[in-house]
Amino acid sequence: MEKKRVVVKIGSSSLTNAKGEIDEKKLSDHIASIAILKKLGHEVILVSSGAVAAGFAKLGYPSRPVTLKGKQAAAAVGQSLLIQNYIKQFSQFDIIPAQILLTRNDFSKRDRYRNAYSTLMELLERGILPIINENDTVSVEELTFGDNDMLSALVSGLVHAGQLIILTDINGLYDSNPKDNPDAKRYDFIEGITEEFMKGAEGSGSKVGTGGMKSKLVAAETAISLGVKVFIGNGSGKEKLISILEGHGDGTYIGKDELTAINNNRQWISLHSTVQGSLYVDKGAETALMNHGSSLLPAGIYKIEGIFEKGNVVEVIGESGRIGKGEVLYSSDELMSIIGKKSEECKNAEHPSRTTVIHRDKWVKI
Ligand SMILES: Nc1ncnc2c1ncn2[C@@H]1O[C@H](COP(=O)(O)OP(=O)(O)O)[C@@H](O)[C@H]1O
Ligand SMILES: N[C@@H](CCC(=O)OP(=O)(O)O)C(=O)O
Repeated sequence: MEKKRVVVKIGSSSLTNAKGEIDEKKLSDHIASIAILKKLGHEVILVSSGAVAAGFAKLGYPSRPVTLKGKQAAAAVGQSLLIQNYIKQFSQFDIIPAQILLTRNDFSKRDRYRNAYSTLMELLERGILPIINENDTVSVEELTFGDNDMLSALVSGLVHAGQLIILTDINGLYDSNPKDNPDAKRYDFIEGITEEFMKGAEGSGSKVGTGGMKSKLVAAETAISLGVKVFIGNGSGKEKLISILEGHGDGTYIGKDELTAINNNRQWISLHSTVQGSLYVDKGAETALMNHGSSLLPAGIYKIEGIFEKGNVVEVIGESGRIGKGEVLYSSDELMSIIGKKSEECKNAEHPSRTTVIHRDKWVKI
């Protein structure tokens, strides 16, 4: 079997019990199955939830806290307990875990995004098992990833994983919540996420998790858009993850085999960058960008808005509204003097050959 890079996301409900304790049996089952994948030569990154769920009881809360400070305090205790357990149990398989705690800011700042990528690559190259969670204790609510399902999708795109496996307390996506409807039917394979699937996943999740099935579908949609296939389900025993990679896992497979991976520049521009200005383009430029995969030249721009620097991300507005985003190769001041001009007229001492405003490799359609 071809060696794969796999991101495994484990939800709170698959690591802890409702009393707010780590479930050692559930944990050791996951650990044994990850150890098998690594032994077979696959690269694994683990995205582990469970910090709040494993910590709240130790702080005297009767159930998962709802206040921000309560969740942050519980996560501070629970995260250390989780890692302590991971280190202890993985050592039986000679696997060394590395803890990585991320916030939204770490993705939106370009240098941090690149650093996260390089660190993950270095860890994988050295056979270490990265264990990622959101940095709950410092995350401000509006700046979180939403939940760890989304974090795992973004990580799987960042590292160009071959497969994202979302392990949860249910064996896949059903047409309605099986906890409410005993006749609900499971989907074994779906090509992508539609309104119908979203509707069926509306019901809330477990007492210890956050987003329920809906947040997994939103995350799956993001992973697919980044070229990563997804599996949502469960299973037990040390063979469960390898069975999933072999195509007979207990759950739902999402995405066709021939997905296109998106380069990191495009991922960053599309999902994490902040727009600093707007470029208004004529019909010819719009067609060139949208239909011919061309770069944007000054001649097609008739108006600019905002103050931006070379290297910033701007949105592009066509006849029908916003059509995409890209990284500009000119500051707004420089651009002002060349918009609407033919490329020959734009070349000057400072830019003897460069006339491209947004290069096609740093452009994403919306
Ligand atoms: N259509 C559906 N198919 C499967 N599960 C669903 C559906 N709608 C809602 N759910 C619920 O989603 C839950 C899983 O979400 P959640 O508890 O957040 O998991 P985790 O803690 O693993 O992230 C399931 O236990 C189930 O009750
Ligand atoms: N960072 C939080 C994750 C919460 C979360 O997304 O939980 P889940 O829905 O179980 O994946 C924690 O570790 O408790």
